[in-house]
Amino acid sequence: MAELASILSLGLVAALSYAVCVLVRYVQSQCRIRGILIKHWPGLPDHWFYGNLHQHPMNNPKVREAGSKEELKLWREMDAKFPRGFRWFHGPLAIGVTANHPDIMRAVMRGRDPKPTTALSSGYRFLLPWLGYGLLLASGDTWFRNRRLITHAFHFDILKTYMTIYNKATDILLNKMSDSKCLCTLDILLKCAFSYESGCQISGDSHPYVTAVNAIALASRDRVFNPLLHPDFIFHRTAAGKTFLKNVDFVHEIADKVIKERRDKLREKETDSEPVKSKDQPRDFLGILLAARDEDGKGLTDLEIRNEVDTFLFEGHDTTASSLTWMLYAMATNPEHQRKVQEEIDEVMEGRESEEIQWEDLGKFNYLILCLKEAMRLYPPVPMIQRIVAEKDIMVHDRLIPKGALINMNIYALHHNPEIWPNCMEFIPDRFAPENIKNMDPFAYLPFSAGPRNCIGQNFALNEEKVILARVLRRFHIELDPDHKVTARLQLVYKATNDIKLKLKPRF
Ligand code: HEM
Repeated sequence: MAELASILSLGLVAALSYAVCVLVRYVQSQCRIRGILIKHWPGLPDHWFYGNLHQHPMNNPKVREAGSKEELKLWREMDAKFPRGFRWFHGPLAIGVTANHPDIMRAVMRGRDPKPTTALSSGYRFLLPWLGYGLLLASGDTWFRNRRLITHAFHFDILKTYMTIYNKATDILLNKMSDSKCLCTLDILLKCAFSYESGCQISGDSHPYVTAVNAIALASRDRVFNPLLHPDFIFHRTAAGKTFLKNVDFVHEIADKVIKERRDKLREKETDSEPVKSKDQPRDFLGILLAARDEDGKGLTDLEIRNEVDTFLFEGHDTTASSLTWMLYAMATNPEHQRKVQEEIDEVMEGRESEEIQWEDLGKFNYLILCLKEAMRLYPPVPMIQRIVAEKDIMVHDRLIPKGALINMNIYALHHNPEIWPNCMEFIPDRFAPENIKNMDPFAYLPFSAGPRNCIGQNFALNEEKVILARVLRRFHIELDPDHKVTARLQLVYKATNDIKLKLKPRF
């Protein structure tokens, strides 16, 4: 017995010594990276513990709660001071560079550097309990295999079949226009990706899935600003951490329910006397996930499927809702462009009895697309992403980013960099006219990111948005409610903190 106790205590001491060694080496490497970045990159003076977090307006919980344009102002000021990138530290152990210039974006996005899911202070790590290693957070061989298996779900032949769903969900939206913008995209995603009838647009804004996802996103973001909460063993013991985990469990339950219902349906079909023919298999995202097999005939495990379902539920609806919301805001604040978009829609729809948008119409909304692109430049739905330099040091503009550094790819700052975008605060859709994009750097405009880790759902999102926008703007003229102040918050997704209130005037 005494022997066992001494073996156990020896084991414990060895494990503790190992943990201390790992920590010391990690701290040493972060100090080295910090030294290199301070030498090579300009930036604001940093604090040894907070880094630059204390200079961030959202570090104030009250501002964070209320939403503010101060954060947007901060990034634009940094753009003006440091248009070719700057160092920015999220606390003591998240040492990195903020990319706001196409050359830095290109250097990083062309490579295969992973998302920083193991870095102590990275926002991506805070999302792991929710999204697991689904496509968004996976790296290396797992990502490569799953991306290949899933890409099939976004083939044109499959996207084409979703037109009826987009139109039907827009019918409900048009009838309830006052309160369900955001839920329309969730409704569409649940139907297209999982053939799941949630009725969420009918049940209204209080849909618990949306509430839980918002709470998870906010909790992950708040955590970024408090380095004391970065370690899981502390965060998960706080009240905020417990609520976070409860919400994650709830969201997982929804995903499990969606998967279980589909598996049950498939099983029912298999027990029918007729064998299941491939044409009977649902061609939606979930059907494709369940049927996917790699060269060795191996499918995805239950956990992998759940992670992908969670990733798509999140990536697929909130981003599109943000883009639609800000596009409507841009239309309301730029009535001359709204009128041009409406003239184009009227021309496409002339003489039609049905309000439905057809697949063949999607290529005809040229001005609408210019405006949508410009809206996603001014209000990028995903304002910030990150990578960790893992493969080799990166040199840009003769400045070094060493292995182990974080790169904050600040899409908001890139899209407002005055060196790249003259009059960056003005809504000028013609920037994207064919004669102008000829000369545009492909890494200057990145609402959907670029390179191998670009957005897999971008065509799905753009088709959906064209249908919704064309139908809404055909039916209504849109103005802002002058009594409502719009404030914004850059969280995982660019949000209007307290909604955008629009006045809708029927056009016919
Ligand atoms: C306007 C709408 C959308 C925008 C602006 C957007 C933007 C982005 C961005 C910037 C990324 C890169 C994220 C990173 O590097 O961390 C991304 C990745 C991703 N998006 Fe989207 N997205 C949109 C809609 C969608 C939709 C509708 C889906 C699915 C139906 C989707 C699924 C994904 C997935 C799975 C990834 C990870 C891809 C990978 O790493 O291989 N997105 N998206």
